[in-house]
Amino acid sequence: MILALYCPDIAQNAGTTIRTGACLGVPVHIIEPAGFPVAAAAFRRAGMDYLDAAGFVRHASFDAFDAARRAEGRRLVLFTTTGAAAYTDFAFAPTDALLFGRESAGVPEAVHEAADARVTIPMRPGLRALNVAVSAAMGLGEALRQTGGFPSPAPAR
Ligand SMILES: C[S@@+](CC[C@H](N)C(=O)[O-])C[C@H]1O[C@@H](n2cnc3c(N)ncnc32)[C@H](O)[C@@H]1O
Repeated sequence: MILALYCPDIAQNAGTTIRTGACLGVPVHIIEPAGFPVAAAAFRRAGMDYLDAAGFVRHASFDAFDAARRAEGRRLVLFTTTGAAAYTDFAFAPTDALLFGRESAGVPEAVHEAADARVTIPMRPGLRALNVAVSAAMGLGEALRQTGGFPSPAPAR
């Protein structure tokens, strides 16, 4: 399982997602351009003390990311607010790439179409969207639950 953020706008959301990935053993891929400096040093300066535990991968473009995930045989599962099946009804695979859109605009139509599957987190009517880091945590939690992918917990003391 990998997580990917499409051209994220807000460093704090990317940092929160990288921390989630580090804690759960899931690499986070950042598709650039982003709305902030993506170099590891910039995250470190912002107090991302989990960075060294994170599998943090940068891609210069969506095409570069898409080629890499295809070469690794990963399905692309897009989380979107529009016209898709509930994520809890989708059967995730351990090798899936979970893709989340940018805060300001989601993903462009071409990326929507490049996805192998599109899923949504059902919300109450009339509300726009969840925060991207929250939706990534919810999506990853369900995908790991289904695939038995959570790390083994530390032994009880
Ligand atoms: C703040 S939302 C983007 C809102 C943007 N204005 C749009 O129209 O897509 C950022 C990303 O979080 C994810 N997201 C937020 N709410 C979601 C939901 N209810 N279901 C699935 N994904 C969601 C999607 O990946 C989305 O692209």
